[in-house]
Amino acid sequence: MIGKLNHVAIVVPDLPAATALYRDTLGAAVSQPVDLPPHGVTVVFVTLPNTKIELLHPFGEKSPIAGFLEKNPSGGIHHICYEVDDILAARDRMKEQGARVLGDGEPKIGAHDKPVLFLHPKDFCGTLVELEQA
Ligand SMILES: C[C@H](C(=O)O)C(=O)SCCNC(=O)CCNC(=O)[C@H](O)C(C)(C)COP(=O)(O)OP(=O)(O)OC[C@H]1O[C@@H](n2cnc3c(N)ncnc32)[C@H](O)[C@@H]1OP(=O)(O)O
Ligand SMILES: [Co+2]
Repeated sequence: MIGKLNHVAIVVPDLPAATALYRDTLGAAVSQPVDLPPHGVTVVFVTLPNTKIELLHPFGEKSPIAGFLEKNPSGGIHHICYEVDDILAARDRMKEQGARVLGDGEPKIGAHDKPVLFLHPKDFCGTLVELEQA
C-alpha cells in the first residue's frame, strides 16, 4: 500500500543553525522557514533528488514536538512520511489492522497542502509514521 518516501523529519533545537548546516556544510537546497500553526511546527524544507528532509522546530504553546525536544535536547529523527494513493482507505486499513491513528482520525492538511495522518510510534517499530495523500 505505501508508496514513495515523501520525507524524513528531524526536530532541531536551533532552526537557523540547522538550516545553515544543511545549506552550507551539506550543500543542500533549503527553503525559507514556514510556520504551520495548525501543526504547531515551523518547518524548513530540504530538497534532495529523491526525497525531502523537513527540519522541524516547535511553533506556539502546544506543539506536538515540544516533548520530543525536551527528551532529545540536541534534536533527532522524529518521523518518516510515506505516500499513499487514498488516505481514507489507508486510515481504514490501519484501523482494521489494529494500528492507532493519532488525533481525531481525520486527515489534516499537511506541509505540502495534501491530507496527512499520523500513526502511533509504538505500533510501528518505535517510529512515528506520517501518511500523506500522493
Ligand atoms: C505538518 C508536517 C508535515 O509533514 O505535513 C508535520 O510532519 S507536523 C509533525 C508534528 N506533528 C505530530 O507529530 C503529530 C503526531 N504526534 C503526536 O500525536 C504525538 O507527538 C505522539 C502521540 C507521537 C507523542 O505524544 P507525546 O509526545 O505526548 O507522548 P509521549 O512523550 O508520552 O510519548 C509516548 C511514547 O512514544 C514515544 N515517542 C514520542 N514521540 C516519538 C517519536 N517521534 N518517535 C518515536 N517515539 C516517540 C515516547 O518516547 C514514549 O515512549 P516511552 O513511553 O517508551 O517513553
Ligand atoms: Co511530516
